[in-house]
Amino acid sequence: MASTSGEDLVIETTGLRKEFTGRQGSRVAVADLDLAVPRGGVHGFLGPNGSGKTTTIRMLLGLARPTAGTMALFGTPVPERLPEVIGRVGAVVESPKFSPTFSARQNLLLLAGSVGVGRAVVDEALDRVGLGERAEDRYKSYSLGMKQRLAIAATLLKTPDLLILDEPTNGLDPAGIREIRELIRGLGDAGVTVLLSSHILAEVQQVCTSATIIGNGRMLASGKVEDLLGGTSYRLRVGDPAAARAALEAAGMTVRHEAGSLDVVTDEPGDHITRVLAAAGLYLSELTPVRADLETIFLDLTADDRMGATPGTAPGATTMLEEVR
Ligand SMILES: Nc1ncnc2c1ncn2[C@@H]1O[C@H](COP(=O)(O)OP(=O)(O)OP(=O)(O)O)[C@@H](O)[C@H]1O
Repeated sequence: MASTSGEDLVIETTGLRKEFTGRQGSRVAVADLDLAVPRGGVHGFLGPNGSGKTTTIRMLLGLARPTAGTMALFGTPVPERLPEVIGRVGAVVESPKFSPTFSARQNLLLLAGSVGVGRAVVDEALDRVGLGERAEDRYKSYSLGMKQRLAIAATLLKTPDLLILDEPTNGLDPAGIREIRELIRGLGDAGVTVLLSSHILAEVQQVCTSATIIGNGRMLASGKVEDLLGGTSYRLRVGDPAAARAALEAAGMTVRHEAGSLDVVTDEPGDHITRVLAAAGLYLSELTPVRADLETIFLDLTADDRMGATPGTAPGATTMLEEVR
């Protein structure tokens, strides 16, 4: 049985590593990844294309074998004891194979037979993903978004405690993305822990309570979304940007010079900036609070990571990693 403390982390990996060996040598897809997904809520698993998200998920589900490291689901070591916990996990990793000429209900009834649940569970799953009204239409007549919702409905047949969704909004238009987002938010609110992998940040930010950002198979940052976003930043204009920067940095603020203005990150209220500058004899012409978003954080982290990485080889202990931890 899983220990109580183990249950606090629904997913935990330690030193997880995956190398693929091909004709051109070895490629590190996942490098020493310590992933910790707490119970409850929606956890974003974010990274650019090719950063190792799918490979990590495939290892968690026993579909790929790690080169090194350990993994646990609900505190139970996997893949060794995966059969004990897999019944609590729903996953959409690749496009599931549904019969194109069957309706959504017929497709789910087929699956329900293999999972050992009845018609009532199928109807409930269809309602939860908002397909109740279209349940008799043939699968091949569905939009991409409806197909994705049916894939999620299929995972709900076994009432999972953990739902792993790999890029569920890939290829969807904005309306489809919003539908899936609302669905995921509803599942999170209903107590299912969701691991949501994506490279689209703006929409993920709206549903995730916590997130892990990876680049080149390596963790760049992890934590609650509000902590990842950090303090408020301000954009300001001042006659002598170099002197202003020096004064603000001397007061402990992080300052970046951007096309004629300064970007300042601080936990203090905006009038603190005004006071520091006035004390140095500098006066602002403009001060605007800028709401940080996950996309900016993500782009900053992954851009620095790309610069520090050597393609196709195991990235060393990057300074970026040290910085964000
Ligand atoms: N079976 C495989 N054989 C060789 N290399 C692989 C294999 N699967 C993945 N890779 C490589 O591992 C790296 C990580 O790929 P992965 O699919 O895990 O990334 P991802 O973050 O899920 O990307 P995407 O957002 O594009 O799906 C890539 O460089 C990819 O080419």
